[in-house]
Amino acid sequence: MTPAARVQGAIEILDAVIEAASTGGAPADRLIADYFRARRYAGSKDRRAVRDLTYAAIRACGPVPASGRAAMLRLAAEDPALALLFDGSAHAPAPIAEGEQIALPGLAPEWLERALAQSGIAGPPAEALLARAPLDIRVNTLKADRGAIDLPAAAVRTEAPQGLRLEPGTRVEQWDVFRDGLVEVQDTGSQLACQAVAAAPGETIVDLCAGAGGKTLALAAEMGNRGTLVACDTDRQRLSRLAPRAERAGAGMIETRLLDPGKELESLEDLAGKADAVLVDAPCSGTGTWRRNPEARWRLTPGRLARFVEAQERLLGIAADLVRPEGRLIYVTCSLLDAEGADQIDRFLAARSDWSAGRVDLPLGRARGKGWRVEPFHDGTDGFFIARATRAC
Ligand SMILES: C[S@@+](CC[C@H](N)C(=O)[O-])C[C@H]1O[C@@H](n2cnc3c(N)ncnc32)[C@H](O)[C@@H]1O
Repeated sequence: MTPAARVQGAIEILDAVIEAASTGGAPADRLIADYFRARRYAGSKDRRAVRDLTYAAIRACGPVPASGRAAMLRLAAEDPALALLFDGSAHAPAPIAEGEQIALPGLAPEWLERALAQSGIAGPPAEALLARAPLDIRVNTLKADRGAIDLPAAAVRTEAPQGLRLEPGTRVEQWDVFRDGLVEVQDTGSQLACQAVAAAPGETIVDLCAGAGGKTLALAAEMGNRGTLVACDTDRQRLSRLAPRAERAGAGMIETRLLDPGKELESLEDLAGKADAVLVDAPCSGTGTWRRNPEARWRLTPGRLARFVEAQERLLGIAADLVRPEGRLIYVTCSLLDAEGADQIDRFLAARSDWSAGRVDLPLGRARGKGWRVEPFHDGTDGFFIARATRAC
């Protein structure tokens, strides 16, 4: 592909990204993969260049752009060499017309930027939401230890007990230590959220929104594979990805349960009032993970945010029914919006006099309301809100 054809390719992918944002379609990563599946002639350098251009344009535009071309013109407005590639030659974008629409710069759509500012994320902490994410792994203590593991690449320790940070783009999945389950890819913020559960061997723990089990695996390691660990989700496909990961990790203790949306407690009756701890890693807007999915800013609308808030409140209620007297509930979202964090836990506690806020004290982050928050700017992690509530006896 010529440099200009790469720009045109990125414009076409951006059109698909913008369309997917409004229809709930596939994430940018998948759309890029689809684009190249239909263009086998493209080499690895082409793929990397088109991918980098696509993500640079997504990061450069705040509000949803009118088109892929308007998004790319945003980048070209600050990069004369890129603007020159709009030359109308074969496979290149058409020349830039006088007064052509250019997408607006910024952090996010205006309402969202405002909501973040009201949640204490503005200026450099807001800009850091769109930086490039590091690559963190967690050493699986069921099979190895951070102090002794031999890795094929340089790594530095993070603040999580078993966390290591690698160069972004390191192909961890191709390492033997990955295939053999000695390490898992997991952001340090996510590892710290698991630490907040304080899971111990022999306990009964429910991971209510386990997804593909990123946090479940960390809990199994904390529990030394002893006790009861029930991983639930309503998404069959996501949950089905947990079994092979657990097998690789040597986490034989995990039981999975597929829940029926709206009737979750029906499949959890035997655990009602019995769990030592319930982790609610709730579905959310993902504002804390924009470094990895910057197009997620364009998917969110006030209506979608309201639906997340409603779902989180319901899930908190379900989790509360499962916790035994003196047990604990750990509420986590990868969002930095108070609506999905501090406000949510305030409402939970206000409605339940038999629950109190527990202390979260992690090696990174700071208090936010009755919970705790880690974020890219201060902590170099994805953004997470983490709260702990304890049930009276
Ligand atoms: C933030 S993700 C979980 C990520 C996962 N814990 C991890 O560490 O990789 C939220 C999950 O909640 C699930 N979910 C949504 N509604 C749910 C419900 N009513 N009951 C249980 N899980 C639900 C989603 O399918 C999604 O997998």
